[in-house]
Amino acid sequence: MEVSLQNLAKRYNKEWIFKDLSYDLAAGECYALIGSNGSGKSTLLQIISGYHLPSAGSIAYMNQGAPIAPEHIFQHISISTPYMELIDEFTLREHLDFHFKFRKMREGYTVHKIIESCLLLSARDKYIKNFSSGMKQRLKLALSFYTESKLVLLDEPTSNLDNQGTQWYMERVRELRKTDATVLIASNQDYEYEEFCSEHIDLLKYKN
Ligand SMILES: Nc1ncnc2c1ncn2[C@@H]1O[C@H](COP(=O)(O)OP(=O)(O)OP(=O)(O)O)[C@@H](O)[C@H]1O
Repeated sequence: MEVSLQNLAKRYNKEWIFKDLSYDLAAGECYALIGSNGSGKSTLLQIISGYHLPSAGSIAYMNQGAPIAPEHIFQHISISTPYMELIDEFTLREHLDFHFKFRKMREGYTVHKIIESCLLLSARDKYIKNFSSGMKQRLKLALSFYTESKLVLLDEPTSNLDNQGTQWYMERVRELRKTDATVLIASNQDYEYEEFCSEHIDLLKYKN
């Protein structure tokens, strides 16, 4: 998916978080969204995902140059962010079953394979409310990695992950880079993106 950010701006109360942000994301490319704490990385990802509205500007989503209708955009986007709530009342297996009633799974996977891949097999019947923060993070990432999406938005992807979880993340992004998905990684940690992203979008450039 190509995404064109056109003069985007976001203001909370009287504070402009970023202004006049224009940028074209190409299909199949991987971008790092960088900037210090509070620079607006999470806010921008949530605007691109359609969860928040910008205060000014617009976003065009295209597939090989043809505009994607607004009502279809959500079927093409996955986001993993600390702001996202999981459903506490579900077990892991129920959560995945529920999610994949609405979204298509990447080819070649099953719920069992996904649980195995993110090393949560022993927690498959555990309630999400009893998950540790790292286990929740693995699930959020798994939902993004294994859902058929043309645009994958990853916010602070390795927060709360242990070394094994971080290696799993790196391997999944390597796999994702072989697909035609456009990937945007919002991060303060170089290792989360430097292997994958040749282009960096620095939000501090759009502060004033
Ligand atoms: N709902 C809100 N109401 C008011 N201000 C908000 C709201 N959400 C975010 N902000 C402000 O917007 C700014 C950007 O926040 P955001 O979480 O997008 O930054 P970030 O770059 O992701 O930060 P970090 O690196 O710490 O995760 C911050 O100053 C934050 O206080």
